Amino acid sequence: MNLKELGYTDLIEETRKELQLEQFGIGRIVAEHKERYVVRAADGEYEAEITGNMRFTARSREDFPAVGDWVALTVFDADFAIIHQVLPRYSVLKRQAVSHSGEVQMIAANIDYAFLVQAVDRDFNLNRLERYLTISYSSNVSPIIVLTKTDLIDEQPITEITESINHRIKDVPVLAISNETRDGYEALNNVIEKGKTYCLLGSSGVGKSTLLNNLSGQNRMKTDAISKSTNKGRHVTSHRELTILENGGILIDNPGMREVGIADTTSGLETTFDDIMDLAQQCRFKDCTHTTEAGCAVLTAVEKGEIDQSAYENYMKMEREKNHFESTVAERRKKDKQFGKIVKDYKKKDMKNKGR
Ligand SMILES: Nc1nc2c(ncn2[C@@H]2O[C@H](COP(=O)(O)OP(=O)(O)OP(=O)(O)O)[C@@H](O)[C@H]2O)c(=O)[nH]1
Ligand SMILES: [Zn+2]
Repeated sequence: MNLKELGYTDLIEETRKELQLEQFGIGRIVAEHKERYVVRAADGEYEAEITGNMRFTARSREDFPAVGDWVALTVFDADFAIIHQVLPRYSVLKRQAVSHSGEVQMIAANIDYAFLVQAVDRDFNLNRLERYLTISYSSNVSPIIVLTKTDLIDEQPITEITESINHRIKDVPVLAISNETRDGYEALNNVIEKGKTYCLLGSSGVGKSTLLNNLSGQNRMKTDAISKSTNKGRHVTSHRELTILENGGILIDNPGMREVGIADTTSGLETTFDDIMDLAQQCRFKDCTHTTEAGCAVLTAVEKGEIDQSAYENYMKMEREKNHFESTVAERRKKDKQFGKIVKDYKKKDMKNKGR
């Protein structure tokens, strides 16, 4: 397999040289399961683990490899490799973990484009679309809107939906397709670039799996489980989460992708709601919350109808979620610090006691 087919670029090559990682092999993570990885390299696929040093120095989940990462590796057996380093990522899709407040869960790395998938029948919802947009922007992934199930409704309502999107969301391509009749597939295939990495974001049932299956043709690998024991008695069972499509595009799809929420989206919110952000500069008070203040330029624009009432409400809702997320993170850091201090004080006392 040619590395370029896996998404390798000149930029990654330069970075690899700069970091003096040329003496190592290079590969891309195609699956991950509990700190066991499957890496695809030019000469084959390897089951892999990270070095003890990497695990020891890791400060957070983000220091571990994720699907889509490029890694420097050493091959040991015919099918086993050790990962030494994760190459710098140009984009990261992450989400706030549900169980531990504030903790971030890595979903995938080095994605170029996200297909924001909504079905035109019942699923269609502009607010949710804006939410996915925000996630894309804050992850440094370019959005492409894909409307599915066009076979289920007439042309007129589809046009209306497209217009309503264009009214609220600027500069994002909108494609309408049917996975049933394959209407719109040609346009979609033209959008997909060889060697670029894509992901699918959208609610359950909108047709993501069907789309992936149709686009991957014979190349579909996700369904065949990778399960093999090596001579060292290791055993890994997982699903490949990175598929090379028939037209050369690369698609990452995994369970985490289907539960993407909001985390660290400050800059994303600014891009999605840049009209609102611009107006906010003109509010009378610097710390305006755009709720009840006199001289609030945002509220004035909403009243005048210059800003969509629902866009405003959606913005406020996401701001609240973001603030809540940030405060849980701050709270956790504070607790960690306090705990650190307790441990330190304890050690001091212990030393004193021993000194006696
Ligand atoms: N009529 C019609 N049905 C579709 C279309 N795309 C998908 N479906 C059907 O919708 C159902 C859900 O499709 P999936 O591809 O499983 O949806 P998904 O987004 O992968 O759902 P999750 O796996 O739950 O995230 C299936 O019964 C599909 O056959 C479409 O374009 N038109
Ligand atoms: Zn204001």
